[in-house]
Parts: sequence; C-alpha cells; structure tokens
Amino acid sequence: MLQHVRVGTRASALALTQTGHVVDALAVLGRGDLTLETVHVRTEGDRLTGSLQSLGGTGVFVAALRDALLDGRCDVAVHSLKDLPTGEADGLVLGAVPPREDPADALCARDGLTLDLLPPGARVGTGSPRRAAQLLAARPDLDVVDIRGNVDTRLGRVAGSAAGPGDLDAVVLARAGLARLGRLDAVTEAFGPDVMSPAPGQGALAVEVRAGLDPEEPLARALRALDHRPTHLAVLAERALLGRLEAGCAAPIGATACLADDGRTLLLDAVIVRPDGGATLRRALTATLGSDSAADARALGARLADLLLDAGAADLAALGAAR
Ligand SMILES: NCc1[nH]cc(CCC(=O)O)c1CC(=O)O
Repeated sequence: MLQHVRVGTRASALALTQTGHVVDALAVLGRGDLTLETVHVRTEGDRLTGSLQSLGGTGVFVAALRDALLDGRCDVAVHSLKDLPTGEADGLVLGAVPPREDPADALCARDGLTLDLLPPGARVGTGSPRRAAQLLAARPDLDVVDIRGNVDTRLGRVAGSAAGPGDLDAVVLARAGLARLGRLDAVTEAFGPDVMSPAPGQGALAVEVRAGLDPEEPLARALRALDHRPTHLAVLAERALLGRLEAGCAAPIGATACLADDGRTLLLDAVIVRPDGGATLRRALTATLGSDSAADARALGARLADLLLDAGAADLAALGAAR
C-alpha cells in the first residue's frame, strides 16, 4: 500500500530544518510505502511582532498547524515540543517523539564570553521569563532585555556578530535549535541544569497526527518506529509537571527528566525561580516504571509538581492564580 502524507510546518528556518529531519526519517522508516510532501502553514506567531508574552505564549505557533491538521490540509504536524500547550487537543494525538537533542540552554556572547566573565551590568537578551529569572539568580547585576524573533534575528543582536553592530552582549537560546540550524559556532557556554534548567520538552520534537490512525497503515507504522521511548517518557513527565503547575510555558519553571540505562527508572528534576531571580526552589524525584510506563511517567510529573507546590511554589513564582 502506497500512502501519500502531507507534513505541515511553519516556514521559519528552524521549523523547516526540524520538519526536514522528520520527513527524512519517515521516508526511511516508511520503507517505500510512504510518499511525503511538505506544506507550509503560516501562524499568528510568525505574523505578529509583539513580545511573546503579549501574544499569549508560544501556543500561537502551534494553533495554526493544529487547525491545518484538523481541516485535513496536512496529515502530520511537526512542532518544537516545548511550544505545545500542556492541554490535550481534541481530535489530535502525539504520534511520535523522535530522539531528543541536548536540552541545554546556551549563552551566545560577544568575544567568547561566558556568564561568569560578562562585565557587570551586561545586556543579555531573552524573551523567556524562565531564562531571565535563572540569569538573574546567577548574576543579579545583569540587564536582561526582552527580545524575540527567529534565531538569526536574535543572534544578529549580539555585538560583533556578522549580521550587524549589535546592541546586546549576549543572548540565550536553546542549544538544540542552534544545533539543528548548524549554528553551534555561536555558543560560548552551554549551561548545566544547575545554572539553567531547561524548559519542559526543550530539545525534543512533537509529531502530531489526527486521532484514530489505522495501526496497520504505513504512516502509523513509521511513527511507531520514529518514536524514541526514553525521550517520550521524559517529556511526558516534564509536561505533566508543567500541566499540574498550570503555569503555561511562559512561567519560570525548568524541568528535565531522564530515563536511566535500565529502561525503567525515570528521574525528574525541576526548579521554579522567582521572576527576579531572588529565590529558587529545586526538587527531584525518581519513579520505577511499571507496565503502563506512560501513566507512571505522568504520575511522576504530577507528584513532583505537588511537592513543589507544598514547598511554596505558588507564592514563589506568583502562580497563585493557577491554584
Ligand atoms: N520558543 C521558540 C523555540 N521553540 C523551540 C526552540 C528551540 C528548539 C527546541 O527547544 O527544541 C525555540 C528557540 C529557542 O528557544 O531558542
């Protein structure tokens, strides 16, 4: 059976490379039973230029792709997993989570500078309250500047970059995005999770499809082969934590989960940082996964969220409204 599949994507350079990886992988895993076509979908997030927060978070990047899936304009949508809202989308399912890139955040500074070596009061750009809070926790003297735009635009604002004069000393970006774009040369420091805990889902992709695929159709088979169990379980735990904190992706919450080599021990580490960086709450938990490993991964995220809330997370990060 030959199946034709249209893969929807945003038209940004990052989205196109990410979709390209998924299309290539599906072509190989489809063993000649799949033909693939890429369909560009324009999203609100690409059209508008206000700050991310004023747009209502990164969900704006996802909604148009989901509409295209539901309307049948495409059959597969590729998202950055961290941009997916935690709530379920009616009629859609997470078809596969491919192997994750390194989830670290990366400093891209002028003159090869690292966080410790930036001069007092240095201007560091990020549109993410999570990154801003953790930058300030490590370096309260920094001047954190709210920026947005695609990866090239942000890198272009760093002084000394080829793109122009630059008004910033550094920006913070996801290392994974830079890796996919072939721009790791811009990274001057990759942060460990102790300095900057990544966003839930950072570095991972989500391959979303309409619910109810026939498990025997070539697309369904290829998606099962594309899915990477350690990444999938890790992001389920991270997103369950985020969902329970009901904070949305713009809140200062970092989390990373990791499946141990035994394949059944899942470790989840999370931090909540006061937006001004003045206080940090960090907790970690492990779970031994049973026969329903997805449910156990989600339960781990929920348990860690409760632990953080019991420890005062809501007050710390002004999440009061979410309780
Ligand atoms: N919010 C935008 C966004 N969504 C995913 C990535 C990077 C790739 C990833 O995290 O998988 C980025 C850019 C960034 O945060 O630097």
